[in-house]
Amino acid sequence: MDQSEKFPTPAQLAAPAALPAQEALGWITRLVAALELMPGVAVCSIDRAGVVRFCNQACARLCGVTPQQAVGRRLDELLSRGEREAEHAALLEAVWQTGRHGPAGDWIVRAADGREHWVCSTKLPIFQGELGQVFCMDVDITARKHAERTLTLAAQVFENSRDAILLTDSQRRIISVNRAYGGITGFDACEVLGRPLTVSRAGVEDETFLREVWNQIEVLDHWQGETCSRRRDGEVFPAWLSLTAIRDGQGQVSNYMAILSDITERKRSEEHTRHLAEHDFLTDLPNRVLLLDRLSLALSAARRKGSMLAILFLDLDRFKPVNDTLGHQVGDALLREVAARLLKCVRKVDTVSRQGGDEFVVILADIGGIDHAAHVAEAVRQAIGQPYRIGEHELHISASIGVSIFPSDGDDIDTLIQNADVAMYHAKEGGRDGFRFFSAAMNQRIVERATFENGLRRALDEQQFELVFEPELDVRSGVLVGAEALVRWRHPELGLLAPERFLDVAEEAGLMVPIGNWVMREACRHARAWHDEGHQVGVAVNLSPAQFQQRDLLEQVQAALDEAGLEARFLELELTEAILMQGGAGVADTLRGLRQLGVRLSLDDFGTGWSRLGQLKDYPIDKLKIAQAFLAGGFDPTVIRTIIAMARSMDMTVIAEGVETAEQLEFLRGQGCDQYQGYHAVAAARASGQASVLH
Ligand SMILES: Nc1nc2c(ncn2[C@@H]2O[C@H](COP(=O)(O)OP(=O)(O)OP(=O)(O)O)[C@@H](O)[C@H]2O)c(=O)[nH]1
Repeated sequence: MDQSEKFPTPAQLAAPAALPAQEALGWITRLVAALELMPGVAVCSIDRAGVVRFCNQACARLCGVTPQQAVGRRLDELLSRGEREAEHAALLEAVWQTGRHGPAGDWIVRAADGREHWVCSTKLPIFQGELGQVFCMDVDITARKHAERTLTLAAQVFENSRDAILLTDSQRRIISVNRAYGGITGFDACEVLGRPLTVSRAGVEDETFLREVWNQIEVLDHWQGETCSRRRDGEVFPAWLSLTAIRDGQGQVSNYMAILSDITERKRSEEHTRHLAEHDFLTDLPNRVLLLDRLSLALSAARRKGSMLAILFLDLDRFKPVNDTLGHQVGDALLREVAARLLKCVRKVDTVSRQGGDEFVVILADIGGIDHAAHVAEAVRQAIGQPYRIGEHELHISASIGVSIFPSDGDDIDTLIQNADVAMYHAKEGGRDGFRFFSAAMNQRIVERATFENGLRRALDEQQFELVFEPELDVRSGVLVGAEALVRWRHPELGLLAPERFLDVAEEAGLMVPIGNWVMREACRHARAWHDEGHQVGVAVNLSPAQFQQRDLLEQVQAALDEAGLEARFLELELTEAILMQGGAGVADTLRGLRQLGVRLSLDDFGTGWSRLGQLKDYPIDKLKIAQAFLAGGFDPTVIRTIIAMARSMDMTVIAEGVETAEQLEFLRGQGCDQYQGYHAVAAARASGQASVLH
């Protein structure tokens, strides 16, 4: 390019001596023509009086007029600068005074039509020999200013947000966190920058959940939901997380933004509100709303499992007089104490609720049978019946309880509650302080059962139990070597009852231990009496699993021996396979303890259920009793032969139970069986006169 064609610098254009006037004018003309083409730059020139001499399209647009309308008017009329008008005038004056171009600066200008723009302005003095005009050049920077403002605002929002905000790169690595993040989690930014963004539920990362979250973000660019987050000190807190994918101009994810709100307080307050809505204010028990909800769940579960459930409808008896005589406050305290006692009578899976007033409803979920419901109803009745100390008052109150059973008394919530209510009224009519089942037949059974159980409880005190002794004879010599003690209950109305009639009830009523201990003491006493009469005969008693588990079993056995003055080797404890099958060190220790006392141990009913024969040798068992089923129940020579051989190999005594015939005895003798028991033994003992020993 020719040197003369080179565009002059602004300094050359502005300095009077730099270019001859004619040349300067030429360049200015070309410059103006060029500026006309630049839509973004508003250019006008003004003379010393501030009147516009030249105005390009962009400048006219900025002023809201046409170039023709602009020329001849004062610039400060066309574009006002508000409060900075004087500042602008001073700047312009300085240009005129010094002949130097003014500094670039940002201004807000308002056009005649009221529109406002941000402009970046410079002033260029133009010399045509002498200083003739000032070119004003304004670049519209409104959009940039807005962008800057938006950015500043965004940064302020980011920094001042009360929610934690995290930004990640496209690989989900954290690149920025705001101040609230530190406040909420306790982590410093430097501890998390560069780390991957994690999303977890219930404090643990769940792969399936994570996949679902990121899949949704991939499709919708957004996911939000409840999660759990962990603070620096390890505390897990509930959080609301909002995740957004940020895409670049090409539509590729460039960043992710996570907004994390700590919702601990909200949750707490929601929980509190829900608790208030679902609980009784006085007792804090579930109210009717929650009861119906729980009942509906319990019913669904019972239908699914085919199990039973019971509803106990309880109303206090003559509660009104408590209020009337001692005041509502005492009444309230009594209701609270009743609630506490009710809770103690049920399991965790059950629900105790207060319906209002002095009415309570209990759901017994998944009961094994109506006996269970009857037991709880009785336990509740007794618990409520205990005296209350409220302030200086000692109070007594009772309750009437109605029981309905799913499925027999109804298939839906309303029917079951209504029927329990009806049963409760029957209990009131029946004299209060009691419980009634809705169904008459059930009620009859329960009454009978309860009477039987109460009788059994009294039987011990009233000495209604008796022992009978079944002789154990030596197979070879026919000599009486021992006797098994068997318990009978002489029921005042039903006569002499065999154990099968009452042991199940005793077990449910928790009476096995006292009855078993009575049998042991009584058997020892009898054996001692035989010895005193010159008959060295041992006695065997059955040990129930409940007895075996009692903590002071060894003391009980020793006490029975001491009381009777019986040598330990004459007492034999018959264990069931069920006891040994509980296994574990506890069983072996107890057996060893018993052995150390000197008593003998036998395994009853052998051959019917032992599944771990191998373990038998680990236990100090002296004697195997071949189950009656293999003799009286259907003679099975193979099994008998095997058991005898096994007992021999383990150096144990073997006795056959239920021997009924001379042929069976002959067979046992042939197999080397040591002892026998059963009708045939009883007959032989009688015939030989030995039976009289066992009185
Ligand atoms: N203290 C107290 N009393 C209440 C509350 N809600 C209801 N009551 C009273 O509880 C009593 C309920 O009495 P009832 O069950 O109708 O009668 P009752 O005296 O218990 O007689 P029976 O049920 O027939 O044995 C009424 O006196 C009610 O005013 C409460 O929140 N606090």
